[in-house]
Amino acid sequence: MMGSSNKEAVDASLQIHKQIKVVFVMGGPGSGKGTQCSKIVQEFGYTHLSAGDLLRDEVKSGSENGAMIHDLMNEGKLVASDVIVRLIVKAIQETDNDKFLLDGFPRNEDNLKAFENLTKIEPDFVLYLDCPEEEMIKRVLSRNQGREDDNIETIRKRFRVFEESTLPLVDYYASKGKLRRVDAARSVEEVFESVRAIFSSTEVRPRPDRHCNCFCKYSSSFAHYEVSTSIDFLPFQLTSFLKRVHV
Ligand SMILES: Nc1ncnc2c1ncn2[C@@H]1O[C@H](COP(=O)(O)OP(=O)(O)O)[C@@H](O)[C@H]1O
Ligand SMILES: Nc1ccn([C@H]2C[C@H](O)[C@@H](COP(=O)(O)OP(=O)(O)O)O2)c(=O)n1
Repeated sequence: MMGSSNKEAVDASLQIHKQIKVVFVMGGPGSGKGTQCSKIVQEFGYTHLSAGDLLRDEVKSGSENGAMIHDLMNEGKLVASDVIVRLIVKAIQETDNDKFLLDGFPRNEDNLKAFENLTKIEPDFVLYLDCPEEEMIKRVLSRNQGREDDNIETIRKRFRVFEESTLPLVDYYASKGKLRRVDAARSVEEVFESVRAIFSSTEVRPRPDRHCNCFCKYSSSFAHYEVSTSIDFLPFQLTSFLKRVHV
């Protein structure tokens, strides 16, 4: 009895009481998830939540789960879903923002189910950084962040987990039309050009530029916002309106 009321109290404390937008950022180890996320944060104002960093912080904090998380990560294995989901939800609750990049999450179907069950949140879309394994290995071995799991033996294990558990989720989102795949084998700037185009096409943000001036002149409802998307993606009526006013 005592146990069950405690559990309910914990679950209630993990509810998210705000409207938020979530983008999952997926890709193998070293595909450039963290690198691209920092650039997305700078340009589009998201909060970046790295699943790996949340777990590493939990280990450093000396919490009761710390030793278990440390051992699993060093073996290249995944931590139980409820552990990582609770850390993510707590970070969302503690952050005063309404848009989040979840980097390195979900890693498997169980991660996804645990997140959906608790939060009822669906990602707006999924960014997938697609990179050949040999390039990822090269990058991880030279990233020098002092990570104990960045050794060739553990890296190989992490790749197998990625192929077996994470790639099926990538396919799942592709089948739902939610996957935005980017060729991540190019330079950081080239990759970000593709990433920027994807985020720009989904953003409505205040920006006084030439589109906005035009909207201000012809329609008060567009006075403060630019729909940052290519004209080709706009609904037909708006497209013909824009063509008429020579945008
Ligand atoms: N497009 C790129 N080309 C070359 N090196 C890259 C590129 N993107 C990231 N890196 C480097 O590769 C390493 C792994 O990148 P990181 O962002 O940490 O990957 P992930 O978060 O996917 O594990 C880092 O040292 C980073 O500076
Ligand atoms: N959802 C997650 C995300 C990461 N982990 C663990 C297992 C991963 O090998 C490590 C490191 O993940 P991180 O995203 O920081 O690093 P890589 O993308 O593998 O370079 O964390 C997990 O168990 N569950």
